[in-house]
Amino acid sequence: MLIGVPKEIKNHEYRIGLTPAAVREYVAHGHSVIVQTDGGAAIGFTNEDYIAAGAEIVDDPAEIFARADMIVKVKEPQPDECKQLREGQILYTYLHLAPDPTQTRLLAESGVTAIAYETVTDRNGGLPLLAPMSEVAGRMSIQAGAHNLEKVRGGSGTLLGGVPGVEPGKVLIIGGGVVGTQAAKMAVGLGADVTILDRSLPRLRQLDDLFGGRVKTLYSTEDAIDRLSREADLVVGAVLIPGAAAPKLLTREHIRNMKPGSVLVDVAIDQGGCFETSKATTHQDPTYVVDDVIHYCVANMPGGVARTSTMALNNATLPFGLALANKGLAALQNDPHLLNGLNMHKGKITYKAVHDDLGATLGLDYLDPLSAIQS
Ligand SMILES: NC(=O)C1=CN([C@@H]2O[C@H](COP(=O)(O)OP(=O)(O)OC[C@H]3O[C@@H](n4cnc5c(N)ncnc54)[C@H](O)[C@@H]3O)[C@@H](O)[C@H]2O)C=CC1
Ligand SMILES: CC(=O)C(=O)O
Ligand SMILES: [Mg+2]
Repeated sequence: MLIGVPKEIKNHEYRIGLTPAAVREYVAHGHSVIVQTDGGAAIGFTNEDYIAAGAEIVDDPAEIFARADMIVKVKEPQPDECKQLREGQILYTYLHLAPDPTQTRLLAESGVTAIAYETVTDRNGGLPLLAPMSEVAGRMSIQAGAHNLEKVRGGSGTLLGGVPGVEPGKVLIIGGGVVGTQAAKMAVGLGADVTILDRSLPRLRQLDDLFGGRVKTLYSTEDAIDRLSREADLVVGAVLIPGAAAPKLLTREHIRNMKPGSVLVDVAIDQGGCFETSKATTHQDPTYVVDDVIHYCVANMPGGVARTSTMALNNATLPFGLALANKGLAALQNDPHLLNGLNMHKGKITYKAVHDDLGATLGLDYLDPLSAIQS
């Protein structure tokens, strides 16, 4: 198969779909890889590194979209990219379709077979291709929060760890999955006072064991959110209902009642965000203020540490990517977990939660993924 790797074009997005090491693996399996000129240059992967790994370097992204059987990316395709995709071609990347009707419509029009990293599953009920970026974003969320709590950034001037004789800052983490756990690790490491909310009791039990009493766990209710958000210095939004638009758990009213200069970091913004006042921001202009509360809603947080993130992402995407390259659509038929990643095929939505959120609005049909690839 011919694998195409265009340079990412989203704001300050320096990750790339394949590392040179991953290219070497595809080539060793008998595939060809074309990589856009300087696609990884910003994070130290030079054109020469890609050539040494067996790739061909191509200047024009249009040529990559035109020639490749499978496009491997990081972020969702931007409108110009969507228009270059076609039926019979596989797109393997993050999509986050539910909050993004424009992309969903454009992908449907293209007819492409689109596999979303974020909905591929594993046998433990996890999301193995989302997990590495959730680990990164969870850890970054506390850095971002601590930074924005500084006076010069407009924050309240609170040091999350406090100092001897002064109480630490309060961190509220809504959603105790991968993002929430990594955020808690960093916040605990800084010495903050940390509470995690989740709807899953088994998950709260695991967190209680993991942190050995160093974090408070609470069942996620409207009452808990109302009460704890009033006292919080930093709230991290880390909920996920796979494939679906995030529920708005922190309302405008809650935010109005928060302390001036406190900070919200909505990691769930890539699924539309879990705070009512959230709107996606970029690394270039990451924050805005509503009711004296700083909002950080960067939808591609791991892009900020693109070198670490690219390597972590490739560790997870490589085995599934190789299966797709080796077997084409049969790879989906053979692996129900990879099949769960199929979100669009030949103009039909093949992921239920995306169809529930957008099918009616866009007038697009649902077809179950197995029937879709056999059609
Ligand atoms: N902005 C960015 O750059 C990035 C965003 N993300 C996003 O972060 C979000 C979280 O991802 P993960 O931690 O990997 O998901 P996860 O599935 O590991 O964890 C989500 C947790 O939310 C909990 N939850 C669901 N409804 C809840 C409610 N009403 N109250 C409290 N908890 C609730 C679930 O029980 C689960 O434990 C996703 O939307 C993901 O796409 C991930 C990486 C980067
Ligand atoms: C998961 C995601 O949206 C990201 O890594 O940018
Ligand atoms: Mg206020």
